[in-house]
Amino acid sequence: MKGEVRVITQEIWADVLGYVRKNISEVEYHTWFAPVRNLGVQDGSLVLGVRNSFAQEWFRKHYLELLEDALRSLGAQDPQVSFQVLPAVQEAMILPQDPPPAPAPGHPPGPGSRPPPAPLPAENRKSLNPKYTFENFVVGPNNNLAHAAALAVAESPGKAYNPLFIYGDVGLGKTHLMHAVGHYMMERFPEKRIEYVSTESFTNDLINAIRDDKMTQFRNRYRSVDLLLVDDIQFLAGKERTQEEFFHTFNALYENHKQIILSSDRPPKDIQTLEGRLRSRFEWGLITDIQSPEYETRVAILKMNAEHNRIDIPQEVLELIARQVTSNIRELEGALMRVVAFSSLNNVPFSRAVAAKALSNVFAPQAVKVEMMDVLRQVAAHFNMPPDVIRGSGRAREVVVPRQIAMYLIRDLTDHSLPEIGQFFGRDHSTVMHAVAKVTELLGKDGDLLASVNALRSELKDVEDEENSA
Ligand SMILES: Nc1ncnc2c1ncn2[C@@H]1O[C@H](COP(=O)(O)OP(=O)(O)OP(=O)(O)O)[C@@H](O)[C@H]1O
Repeated sequence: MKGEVRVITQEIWADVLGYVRKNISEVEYHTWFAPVRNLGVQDGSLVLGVRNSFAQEWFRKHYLELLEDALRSLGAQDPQVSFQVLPAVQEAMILPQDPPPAPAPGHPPGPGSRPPPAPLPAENRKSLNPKYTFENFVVGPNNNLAHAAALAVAESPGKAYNPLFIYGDVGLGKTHLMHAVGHYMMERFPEKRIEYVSTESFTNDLINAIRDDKMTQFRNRYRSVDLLLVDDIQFLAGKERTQEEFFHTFNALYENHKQIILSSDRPPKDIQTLEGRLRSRFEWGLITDIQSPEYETRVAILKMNAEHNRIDIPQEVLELIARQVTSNIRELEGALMRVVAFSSLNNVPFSRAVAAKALSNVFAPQAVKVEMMDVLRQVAAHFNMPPDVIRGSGRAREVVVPRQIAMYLIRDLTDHSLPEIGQFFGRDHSTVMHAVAKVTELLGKDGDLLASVNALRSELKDVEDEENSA
């Protein structure tokens, strides 16, 4: 019996195509590979959809080895590729220039066909990524302020904070949050016009409008929206004409109480060569940042991603990935997909060793440090009580001492700040500060406590060593 089909994501498929493209001519590539569809992995074999049996034969004869090499480069040890002739409808869908086929009368639309038309302005639908909603956004200490601000804006557009300025490093969720506001508004007020644009597209639109003498249309387009989302606003730097036009767009929207959300990789004050009048406008509303997610948030993001893609993957594997990829969420998601592709292509179940192997040639193995959760678990095991009790509200001495030790060790062994540790325990930073001071003081007087802390340190060192040798 055939096993389940596992999805191969676009990123992985793009890697395969990238490999192929480097090894054949452009003409060959466009003739043969552009129309191929990736149908996923079944029983360890990558299944590719081709147009007809002639193509199927051609691929078997001419490109099988190349495809196997491409899979080897992704970590497949014994790569296998099979081909399936696509039914005519699916075949039509692989031609990017053609519109998707309409479902036959009486038949439900197949996968990949367009959703039924919704009563929305067309531009709303085309400009928002359906995945970037509030429901799909994991909130952690790194992004909770930006999330709260975005939600407030979504609930009272044009009133709460205008503009909302979100900044942070690459791949940390700025675009996701902006789109989430768009989706939220679209659901509640379907008649509202929403425009999402990168600063680059805004600039190009402007250049085209000037060239084609279509400034009136340009202005109508950007000044008639209810919500304007502009990504990567730092790219306005040095573009005087675009700044000028954006200044007027901003004013028109602002005066009409229309909501503006801007994202950037840095705060307004650090955007060089930005006109003072624009900078000060960017500072009129609320400026909020997104930081790199800490370990627990990274695990939660991976878990949500796995659930979304219906991938049943053990928690310990997710934990390993979260330890390897620490700063960029886009890379974190990519790492998960790499592990999924690796285990599918090699037809092996998920395990920590498989994950470590899948990631080994992409991410330099990180020297793993213990995380808050590791310390909590170890302290809980040491004192023989459930972790939740230690994190709970109990004030009995038997609970308070382990809690204080856990806070002390986390402060000592991880890079977390007092507020972050406080949040982990559902308390504020002064409680953590007090705990650290208390344990430090007792270590000099209380032999039992010193022995416990030393034992825990050595156990946690073992945890780290074990992780590093995975
Ligand atoms: N808190 C989160 N919960 C779930 N997924 C997230 C979260 N933050 C980011 N992501 C995901 O990470 C990926 C990158 O996010 P996004 O594109 O929004 O980053 P960005 O900050 O706009 O990056 P860039 O500066 O490169 O434009 C997306 O797939 C997004 O869904």
